[in-house]
Formats: sequence, structure tokens, C-alpha cells
Amino acid sequence: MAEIKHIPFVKMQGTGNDFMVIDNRDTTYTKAQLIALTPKICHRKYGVGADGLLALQKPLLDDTDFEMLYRNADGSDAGMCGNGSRCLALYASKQGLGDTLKFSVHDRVYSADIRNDGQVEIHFPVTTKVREISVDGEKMLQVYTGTEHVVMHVPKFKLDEEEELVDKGRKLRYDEFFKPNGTNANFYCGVNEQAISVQTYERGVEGLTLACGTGAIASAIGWHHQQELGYHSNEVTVKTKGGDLQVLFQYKPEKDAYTNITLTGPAHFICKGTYYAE
Ligand SMILES: N[C@H](CCC[C@H](N)C(=O)O)C(=O)O
Repeated sequence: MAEIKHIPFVKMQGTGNDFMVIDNRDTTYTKAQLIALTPKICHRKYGVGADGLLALQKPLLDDTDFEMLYRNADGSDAGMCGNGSRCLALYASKQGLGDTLKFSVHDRVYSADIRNDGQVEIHFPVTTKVREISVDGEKMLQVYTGTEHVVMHVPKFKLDEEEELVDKGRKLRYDEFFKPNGTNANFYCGVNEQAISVQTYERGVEGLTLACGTGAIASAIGWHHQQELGYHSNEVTVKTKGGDLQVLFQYKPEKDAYTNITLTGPAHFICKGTYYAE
């Protein structure tokens, strides 16, 4: 009989983007083991079920509190996960690491503030630009927010045509234009100057998720670009199926660039348990 390993986990969610969280500060598991585990534990029928896996790793860099390892549900890598980072920061703070935290994801250092009202703020060390592109004759915006995103403006009713969004998202995700990495695809409509509604097709989940933090940032920036607001600082409320996210950024007209990006939203514990890995 195969050996069964008992893996303690916590499950969390941020605006309905759900994650398996593993405390690996003692390096019980190698990164390769965590990567191999991800598609199994994240499977919604054969596993516990989640959009991705987060591991709290011991700090890799000076002046950081931890390293965040993130994998999409299928085990693939992603540059960053905004909602996941809010969940992992809350988890780390409950482990006694503090309410103001610094953590690395790949080679970038992010910071998190756990607010008294339960919201978690993540500060992104990313300065980005909007690239106007045309893929198969369709115009869209490409916005890198620590990971790859495209943003498309759609009429409001289209946001409810989920099968169509999945088809379109999947087509783009595998399109030649974005090879070899692929992309996440966001569909949004404006609610007002400072609010939008968004649906995101997530690479690595290969479907719509209830929310995507880095996609919310890309969409908020896309909306600012499309409206040609030109304001230096801006706050956009991003309405997702899973709840509201706040995106703050500064626009630098002289460089046509977006900087000082902050993502704020809720993070919640769902349960803890033991996964039996065969
Ligand atoms: N849900 C995540 C995004 C995961 C990114 C991933 N799907 C990719 O870039 O491959 C978020 O809240 O930002």
C-alpha cells in the first residue's frame, strides 16, 4: 500500500478566490514537493479544492518576514497573486509575525498592512504601463501587474454571459500572441469614473474565478487609461462576483506610467484540516 502522508493545511479565501495554505517555514516540503502536490490538493473532486496553493516559506531576503510561494491550481507558476497574498499575510500575522509585513515573491518585495477593520492592504513594487494591442483584430490593453494580464472593455450584459467569457478567455490565453507564457484575461465595464465591474479568466485555473487581485489592478488601470483622466492619483472600486476590491495607484503623465499600486480587500479563514497525500 502506498505511504500516506498527513499534510496539515488551512483553507482561506479573499473575495471568493480560494487557496490552500501550507505553513512550510520549517521546510518540511521542498518546492518541488509543493508544486507536485498543488494540482492534487486543489482538485475540486479528488482534493480539497482551491484556485491555488500558498506556502508560507522562511524569509529568503534580508528585511523580509517571509517568502510567498504561489502556484495556480494546475501547479503552474505565476508572477504574483494579489488575493492570495492578502490571505497569506493575514495567516502570517495570526502566526505572530506582525501586522505590517514584508515578503518576497520571486525577486520582488511586497509589503502588507493588516488593518483593524479586517481589510488587508498589499503594496506592489511594480511600475507599469498600458500597451494597446490588437489580437486577431480585436483591440485590448496589456497591463503587467506582477503577472500577465490583458483587459477588455465589454458592455454590462456581457459580464453575465459566462460561457462566452470562458471561450474568449481560453482562446486568448492560448493565442500565439501571448506565447510562451499565455495570459490572464479580464473583461470589464465601467460603473462610474471610479468604479468598474470585472470578470477574470485565470490562467492555471482555466476558467473564471470569483475575483482576481492582479486582474483587478490591471482592469482599474485600463479604465483610467481608457477614460484619459490624467489624474496623478486615483482610487478605483473593482466589483467582482466575490466582492469589492479597492485599487489605488499614482499616474505619472510624464512617463505615462502607473506606480505606488495598492490592492485592498478582505481575507478570511474557511477551515483547517489534514490532507492525506498518497
Ligand atoms: N488570483 C490571482 C492571480 C493569479 C495569477 C495567475 N492566474 C497567473 O498569472 O497565472 C490574483 O488574485 O492576483
